[in-house]
Amino acid sequence: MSEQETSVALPDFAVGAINLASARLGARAIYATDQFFAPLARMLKDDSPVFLPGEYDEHGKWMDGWESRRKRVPGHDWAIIRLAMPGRIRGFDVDTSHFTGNYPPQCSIEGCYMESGDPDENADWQEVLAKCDLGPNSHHYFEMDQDTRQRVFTHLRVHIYPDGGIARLRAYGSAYFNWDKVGDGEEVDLAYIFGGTHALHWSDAHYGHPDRTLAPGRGVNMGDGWETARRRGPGHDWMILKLGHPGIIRRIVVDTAHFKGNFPDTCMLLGANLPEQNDVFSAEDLAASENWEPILEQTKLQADNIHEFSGASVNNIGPVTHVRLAIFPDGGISRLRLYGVKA
Ligand SMILES: NC(=O)NC(NC(N)=O)C(=O)[O-]
Repeated sequence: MSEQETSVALPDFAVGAINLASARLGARAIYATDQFFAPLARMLKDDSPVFLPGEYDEHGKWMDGWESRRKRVPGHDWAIIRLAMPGRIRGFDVDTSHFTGNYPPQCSIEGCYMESGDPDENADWQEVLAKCDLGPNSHHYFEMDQDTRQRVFTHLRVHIYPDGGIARLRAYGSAYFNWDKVGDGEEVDLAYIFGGTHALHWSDAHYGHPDRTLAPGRGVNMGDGWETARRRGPGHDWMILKLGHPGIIRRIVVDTAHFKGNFPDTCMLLGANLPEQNDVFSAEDLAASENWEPILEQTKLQADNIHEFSGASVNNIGPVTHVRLAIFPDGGISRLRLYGVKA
């Protein structure tokens, strides 16, 4: 999620969700009937859309999103995107920020599931958002019903009627991963976002959302991580993750890549086995649980460095469903990997 999104009040359905249409996580533009003014890929960017008053290109006004030309024939425009990972969708943000005279008056969205590859003419598209009204320069939040929330999708087809531009499409939901494919005793990253792990609560995420620490690969810059504001009072910052599957953690990687003057002085990892808990319990309830046990004791960190912990430095507390990464007193973490076996 973008820096602005960590401070913008998101709807309830987006809290604790990930953006399955995130380019940073791997979502890709596949096809558009027309993208004359602005390419489809811009609609998937993670950062908040901008407006550059004096910026024009050979097609017209430079716009930060997907924008088709003015349609002079019957019909409407549509586009296909591949989600970053198979997932279940709780709701959308159809964001027309900065599209004031060229936004589409209406849109609708379909979804489909492909075991592999991208949709062809035989794809089984299912409507997930019926035709709805859009306005200028606004976030439009649409929550899915319970039935739609259960379905797993790999691709979306976005219809705009009849033409125009959308700055960003966010598809808030959770990753779907078939844990049956993971062998007993097979070492996996239990924190990986594609495996369904996501942040439930955090003390502060002023400069970067905690889920960024779970993304694939190494951080591309300091913005590609979890970073808190400077803590001016007592205490320390923390984030709580719900693992995609219960597991036993055996090896930990804490990566402070790009954090050179703002890495945490120390960190600590705790785990808890709370199978009865779900995503909606409060941070207070969770923090109050006596089930938290240290997996990694409070440990010194260094700037811009990959820290690996294994063997005796990693306490085997048995299966955990949730982990809590505490950083002292504040700062930024680029990636967190929790290697172990599924319980
Ligand atoms: N001023 C505009 O934005 N005009 C056109 N759009 C772009 N991007 O130039 C249009 O016709 O919608």
